[in-house]
Amino acid sequence: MKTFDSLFAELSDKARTRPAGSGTVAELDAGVHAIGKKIVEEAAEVWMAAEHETDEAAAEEISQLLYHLQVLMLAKGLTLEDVYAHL
Ligand SMILES: N=c1c2ncn([C@@H]3O[C@H](COP(=O)(O)OP(=O)(O)OP(=O)(O)O)[C@@H](O)[C@H]3O)c2ncn1[C@@H]1O[C@H](COP(=O)(O)O)[C@@H](O)[C@H]1O
Repeated sequence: MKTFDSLFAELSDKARTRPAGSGTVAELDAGVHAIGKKIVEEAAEVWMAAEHETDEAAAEEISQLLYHLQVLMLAKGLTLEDVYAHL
C-alpha cells in the first residue's frame, strides 16, 4: 500500500524522469494556477462525499486531494520537510 511519503517519492521521480503518459507530468506542465484549481475542485468533492456519500467514497476523494496537493508541492519545489515543519 502506498503512503504519503512513498507517493511523494514516486511523484518526485516522475517529475525528474518525465515518463510518457504520466498524468503527473501533464499536471506539472499545466502549472500552479491549473493545479490550484484542481485542488479546489477536489476539496469540494471531499466535502460532498463526506456529507452525502459512503466512507469509501470519501476516502477515495481524500486520496485524490492528497495527490493533487503533492503535485502542487512539486510544482513549487516544496519538500515533505518544508510541510512537516509546520505540523
Ligand atoms: N493517486 C493518484 C491520483 N489521484 C487522482 N489522480 C488524477 O486525478 C484525476 C481525478 O480527478 P477526478 O476524480 O476529478 O476525475 P476527472 O474530473 O474525470 O479527471 P480529469 O478530467 O480532471 O482528468 C484522475 O483522472 C487522475 O488523473 C491521480 N493520479 C495519479 N495518482 C498516483 O500517482 C501515480 C503516478 O501517476 P502518473 O503520473 O499518472 O503515472 C499513480 O501510480 C497513482 O498512485
